[in-house]
Formats: sequence, structure tokens, C-alpha cells
Amino acid sequence: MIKFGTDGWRAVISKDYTFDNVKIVAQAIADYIKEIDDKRPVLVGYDTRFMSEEYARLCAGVLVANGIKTYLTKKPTPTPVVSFSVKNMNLAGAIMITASHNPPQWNGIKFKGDYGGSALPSIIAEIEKHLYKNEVKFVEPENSNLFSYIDPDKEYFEHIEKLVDLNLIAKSRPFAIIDPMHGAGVGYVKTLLEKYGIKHIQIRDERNPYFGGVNPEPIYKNLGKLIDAVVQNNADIGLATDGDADRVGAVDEKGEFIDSHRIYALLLRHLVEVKGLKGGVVKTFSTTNMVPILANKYGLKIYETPIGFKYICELFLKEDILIGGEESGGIGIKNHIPERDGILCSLLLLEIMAYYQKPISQILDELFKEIGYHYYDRVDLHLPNEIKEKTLKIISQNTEFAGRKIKDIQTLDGYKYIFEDGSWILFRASGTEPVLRVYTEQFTKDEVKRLLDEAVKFIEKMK
Ligand SMILES: O=P(O)(O)OC[C@H]1O[C@H](O)[C@H](O)[C@@H](O)[C@@H]1O
Repeated sequence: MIKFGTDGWRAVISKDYTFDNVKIVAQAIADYIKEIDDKRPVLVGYDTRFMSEEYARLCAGVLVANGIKTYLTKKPTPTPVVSFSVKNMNLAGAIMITASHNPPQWNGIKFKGDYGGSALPSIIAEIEKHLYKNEVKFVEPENSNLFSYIDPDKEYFEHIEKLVDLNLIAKSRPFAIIDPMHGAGVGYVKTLLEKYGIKHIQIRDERNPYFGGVNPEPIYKNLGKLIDAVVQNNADIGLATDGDADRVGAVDEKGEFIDSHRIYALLLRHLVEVKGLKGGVVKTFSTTNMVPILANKYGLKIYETPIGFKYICELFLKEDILIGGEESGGIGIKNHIPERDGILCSLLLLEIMAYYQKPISQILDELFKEIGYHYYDRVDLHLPNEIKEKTLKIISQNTEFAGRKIKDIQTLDGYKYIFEDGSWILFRASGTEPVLRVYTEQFTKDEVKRLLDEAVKFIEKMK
């Protein structure tokens, strides 16, 4: 049974992610587009996963068989480039073949709306309604005059050059290690650094459907190679993007991981204090308290949403939003698309270093001195569904946890305990992977570790 999750449909290759099911989803998307009577073309893009180009071709074949003019990217292309192209080329939408950061055996389909961002919950509901309704139509795309290949990179790069001061970065002469984690981001940050003569080394840039044995998610446990490369080469920063390059992760000049919360806080401060921009600030339920602290300081309106960039995207479309981001490393910025962009965020981190002319660890330390030290980590626990449900039920009734009094339990998405000092721990079932996530933000590293250890012990007892 095909079911859309936090972001589109994801499934294990061969098990449920089969040619037939990919075509069924593509047919539902084609039916949705025909129903809203959108005569504009659709773009299909894909990442570097196993056979992604073939699944993309199948989707293109279904779209043209349904009379929809279709473009297919010539090579693996990041999600933000696909989303940007939808808006830039005034298309009806895009299909992106990707399972983003999931393990190698997964693939997926994301749908992007004509505004250039994640399909809103209402669009997903419409597409889901069309699943299995009509018989799948298919023609070999190359045989249809509605079909053509495109390379949308040039226009994307031109746009990014307007958003980032690459000349300022070049003048500050940084040395960056770029890590696309074998994903669709290969060559993107690199192209711009090369153009401006900025010193860099790109690692993990060959196609490897196994992603070298780690998931292409730019979090600490998967960035060992980047950390080593930064330290061995005495680089100033390491910049990683996930499997489809909409997320960002970073490593400082000492080889310390900089998580998404810290990146978000740095970007928010930079956009307001240095670039002089204003607008609403959006964070998901699992994102750092540093964001509201900064937003309050600048007098900016703060919005909190459930997990999923689609909720942030919705706000970008309705309100004047400066920045929206999430724990998973997806951050979107004003004057671009209502979409996360790991390439843009990587370049903005270089711009921040160039502006302050200081090591990134020092810039971060100064920020912490201003708004308080914040530490964060997450564990993902593989649990059978019954245990997951049982755990969440018991979690919802606790009044104390790990010897600390719970001041409030918030339930926007999962169960979040707010402790008396404002720090928190969140228990939530993932919508993209069969795991229970436990996230916490505390004022010391030790307390983060202690709480996560306690959470694991607590959940172990449910088994
Ligand atoms: O925690 P999950 O439900 O697995 O979601 C984690 C992430 O999955 C996808 O990448 C979504 O696009 C993100 O918006 C979300 O943050």
C-alpha cells in the first residue's frame, strides 16, 4: 500500500519501491495536475541513488502519456535546484526521485508545487486521493514530442550569486572541505567556489549507491570522513549536504561538528544583523530554543510548526518569512524559494566567516556568550510499532523524567517535556523511517548525554 509520509512517498527498493508502484504514484500526480487543469509543463529530477534516473524516466513516461509536457534533468540534480527551476520556469510542479537522507536501500518521490517548494498537506491529500484510481498510462518518453531533457544549473547558479557575496568570501581566502556525501549535491558548491577562486577540496564525490556505508544525512555520526579531511588539511570549515542537497551540516576548523541548530542561529543573526533583512521566523517543534531567543531580541514574529518542511513552506507562501528551518538541517531563506537549500546555506556559512574574519568556532562561541550555551543531540531507536505506541502512551503520562520535574508536556508533534529551566526532550515517531526519535536540548553536553541514556533505558524497559 502506497502511503505518503513527512515528505512524499518513500519505500524500500524492490520491496515496495518497484517500477509498477513508481508508475502508480506518477499516474496519481498526472491525474492531480490534469484535475487542477494546469497546462504548464512538469519537471522531473533525480538524485544519485540506485537507478534513480530510471525511475525518473518512468515518471516522465507516465506524464507525457497523460498529455503533460515534461522536462527531465540530464543528470542527478539537487532538490533545491529542481524546486528553483519550477518557479523560475513557471512550471506546474516537479517530481523529484529521492529518498533524501534515508538508508541506501530506500528511494522515494517528492512532489514540488508550482511555487517551488514541498507539496503542501492539501496537495498531498489530493494526490493520495488519486492513487489507484485510473489505469496507468505510459509511453517511452523519448518517443513523445512532449518530452525533452534540460539542464537547469546555469539559472540556479546565477540566482545564488545574487544571494551570496562570493567576492567577499574570495577576498577572505578561506579553505573549505565540501562533502556532498555521494549525493546529488556533487559539484554544486564546488562550481561556485571554483568560479571565484576559493580554495576547496571536494570529498565523497563519486557515485556510490551505498553511500560508503553511512546514511547520507549530515549529522555527526555520518561525518567522520569530513571531520578527518578538515583536520588533516588544516581547513577552515567542512560543509556537508545530504543525499538530495536540501540539508546542510558543518564542521568547524578544529573538526567539531556544528549541528543544524547552531547553523540556524548563525544564519538568523547574519541575515538580520549583517544583511539587514526582516520577516517572520519559523521553526519546527524539534528545533532549538536559540531561534525564539534571537527572534525576540530582533522583535521578529516566531512561528512553530510540526516536523516537516511542508508546514514551513506553507508559512513562506502566506506570510512574509525571513527564515524557516528544522532540526534535520533543512533551512530556507527569504528572496529564494520556499524550500530548504543546503547549497545556499553552505555558502552563507562561508559568507559569515568572511564578514567576521574569524574562525567559525569563535563566531559561534561569541553567539553563545550572547544567548547562552545550548547543546543538542538525538537518538533514533528501531522499534516494532506496538512498542513505539506503548512507549508514546506511557511517555504522555509522565510527570517526572530522569529525576527532573516536567513543567509542561507539549504535543504539537510527539510528546515534548519542558523542564523548569526551559530545556526540553522530545519523543516522536518518524514519518519517514521506522524509528522513534528522541531529541533533547540542554545547557550542558553532559546533561544531553545523561537524558538520552535515560531515555534509551526507559524505552528498553518497554520491550
Ligand atoms: O522525523 P521525520 O518524520 O523522519 O522527518 C524528518 C525530515 O524528513 C524529510 O526530510 C522532511 O522533508 C523533513 O521536513 C523532515 O524534517
